[in-house]
Amino acid sequence: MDWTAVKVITTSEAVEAVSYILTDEGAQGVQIEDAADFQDLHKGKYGNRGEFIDPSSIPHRQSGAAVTGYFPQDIFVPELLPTIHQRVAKLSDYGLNPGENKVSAEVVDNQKWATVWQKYYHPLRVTNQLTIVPQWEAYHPEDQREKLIYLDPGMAFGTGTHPTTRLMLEALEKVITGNEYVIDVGTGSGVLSIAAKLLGAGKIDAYDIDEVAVNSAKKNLALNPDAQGVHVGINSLLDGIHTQADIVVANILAEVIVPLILQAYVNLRPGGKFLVSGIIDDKASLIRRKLREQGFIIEDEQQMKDWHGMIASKPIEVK
Ligand SMILES: C[S@@+](CC[C@H](N)C(=O)[O-])C[C@H]1O[C@@H](n2cnc3c(N)ncnc32)[C@H](O)[C@@H]1O
Repeated sequence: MDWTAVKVITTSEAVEAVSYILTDEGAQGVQIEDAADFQDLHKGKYGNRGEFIDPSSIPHRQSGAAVTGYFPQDIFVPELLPTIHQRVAKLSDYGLNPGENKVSAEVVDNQKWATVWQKYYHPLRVTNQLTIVPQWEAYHPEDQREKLIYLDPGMAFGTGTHPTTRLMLEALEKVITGNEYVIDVGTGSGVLSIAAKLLGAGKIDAYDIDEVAVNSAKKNLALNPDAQGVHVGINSLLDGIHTQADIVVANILAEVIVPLILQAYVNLRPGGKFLVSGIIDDKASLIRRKLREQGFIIEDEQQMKDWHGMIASKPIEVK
């Protein structure tokens, strides 16, 4: 049996709460590595018959803590990671320091990740026009409007089925009329860039901070003959980008969207649109306020489960 191990880097004080979150999200077991467990151990302190233990000879964390949850194959973990990150971040509301809150996943044992996928990933019409098709499935469109996005998801986020992605697929469908210049920030699997191209966008630049995502996006774009010509590169948000796009689309956590708001504004032409999701319910008012403070007009907001997606526009007459 293969498992996906989700590791959260946190603090000693938060290990119990993080263990609870991982278990609540479906982990069947957790493992805790806590530097605090070793702080009070001194060479020679233990042993019944005079033998002693040297803690420095036992590999352990020097600071903080890591909690690893083991998830069975029937839970698709990459799309759980933002929720886990959000829930751990919220521990500060309860007076617990979440620490670094770095969340990562890896498949343990030797079965390939793709095989895990193939069990429960099947063609799915996610919007009026867009259907996600796993690369290994044969599928024929049901009608002329239907456009197919072929994906081999690998480890990058973006199967098209998560509410945050669907909100952005719907938003792209609403705003693309033809030939727009689109920037896709946090492209993950590349799903939004592929969708934008199929819907008629012109030039597309896609960026992600994570090399795994960049490689996955390139592979997925190559699977879609009608989505060629997209530039994919490593970049944090729009750092160092100076351009005038028609659309900036980003499905990233609210904390990351906040610094992107100014960057999106300056990189959009007047009248351009900022499509944004990844916004959990209790962060929606913060993002609305920050968008308005920047000068954006919020044209549309949709909610799917606990997640919000917004379409904001830069005024044509910029004051
Ligand atoms: C929730 S996923 C979205 C993937 C895909 N666009 C979708 O909608 O399904 C967020 C992506 O943003 C990337 N990311 C996180 N912080 C970033 C940053 N500062 N700059 C660029 N990309 C970032 C992550 O690596 C991840 O691939």
